[in-house]
Amino acid sequence: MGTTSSTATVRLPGSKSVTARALFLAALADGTSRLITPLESADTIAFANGLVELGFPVRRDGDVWTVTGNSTGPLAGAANVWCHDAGTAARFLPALAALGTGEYVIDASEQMRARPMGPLLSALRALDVQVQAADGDRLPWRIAADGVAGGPVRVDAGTSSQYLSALCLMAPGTKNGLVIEVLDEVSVPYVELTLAMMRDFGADASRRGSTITIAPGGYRAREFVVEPDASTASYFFAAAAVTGRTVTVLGLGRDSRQGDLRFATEILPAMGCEVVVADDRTTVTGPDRLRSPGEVVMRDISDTMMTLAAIAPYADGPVRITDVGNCRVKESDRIDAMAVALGACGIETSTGPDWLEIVPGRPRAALVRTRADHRIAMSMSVLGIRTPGVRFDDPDCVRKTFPGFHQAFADLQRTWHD
Ligand SMILES: O=C(O)C1=C[C@@H](OP(=O)(O)O)[C@@H](O)[C@H](O)C1
Ligand SMILES: C=C(OP(=O)(O)O)C(=O)O
Repeated sequence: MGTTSSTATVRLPGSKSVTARALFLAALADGTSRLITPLESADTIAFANGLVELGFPVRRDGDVWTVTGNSTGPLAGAANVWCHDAGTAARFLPALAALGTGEYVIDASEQMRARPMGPLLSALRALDVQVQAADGDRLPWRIAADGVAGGPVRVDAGTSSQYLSALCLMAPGTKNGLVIEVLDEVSVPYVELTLAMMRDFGADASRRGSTITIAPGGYRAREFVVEPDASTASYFFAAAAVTGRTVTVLGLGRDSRQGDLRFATEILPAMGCEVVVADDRTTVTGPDRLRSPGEVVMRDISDTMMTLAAIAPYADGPVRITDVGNCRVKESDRIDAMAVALGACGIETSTGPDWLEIVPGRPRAALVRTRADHRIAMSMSVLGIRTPGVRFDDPDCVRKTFPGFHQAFADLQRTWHD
């Protein structure tokens, strides 16, 4: 971390979403791929271990992970894949397993078992994949796989884009490719990220309106550099926003493919922050007093909903966050979890099925219940910068995407106080 008294430069870990996709793409590419600066966290380790279980050699050696792939799918004839809390692993790995020949069990933690899987289950079954689900659509799943012929398929990605990304990622491993009709969609930038990375690994994938067409032919192995995580970066940008100080995040610049960078480039300027996006970095400087951005539609970037909610108490008017209904079916019911967390700090909120409104106030110290949701802990840590005494019942839940978060956040504040 570089220093003067009111500016800090931070280097953050790799993107969870890019790491998960790179692991999948490398697994379905003949040859050996090298992933540079991947994220090492509970989610991505679960993903990598899932690949190993499916028969793909993965070597994790510090900042370089090596994956030896196979363009026709899993090499193991049987596997027990444990996805832990990771939505990416739980939604993407069944699609990879379906391409193999054998019996694969996909299971996960109680938290992940509680999250919906229905639209992916329907799409896989429509592609003649034999899947037995334990409880309606929920994990664990038992897949009796025998390859996938492919063809047309429809998917409703209105509660999670991960179902759609999973189908896209598997498509080059099918015999005839896929023509996917998208019925509804949230988190659109994540699907754009999926298609862009598929092309990086040699796939022929195109989109026209609600139709995505992907040719068969597998992927090509390559070296791939993982950019820093833009959702993680939102906490560091938000720290600048609430303190009037400056934070530069390295490695996230003009060419970033992560939609969550829009938290810095679109939302924070509307709150009075000065934001400069350069080729290889983004810098945010907070104002003397944060402005309310009014109503903010966060359908496409809902992982940063909690970051905005946590800084909203310091704004000069109410902040209404809308179109985030799918936040209720993530690691926790995030609309409710944030309302309760802010309420514990004395901040007034109101909520609806897909919205949250925060009334500005003077937060007080409190014990925050994280509900084992990393983003509740990380976002409320931002509120805690100006409200000493905010504590967590489960601070280690940050291990899902950033095990070193509390240390890095403390280092940031120490830099400012030096
Ligand atoms: O594809 C991905 O890597 C992700 C998609 C998003 O999920 P939804 O599409 O369920 O909103 C996001 O919240 C999640 O953290 C990562
Ligand atoms: C929703 C999230 O994760 P996932 O769906 O990948 O488990 C997240 O990281 O905020």
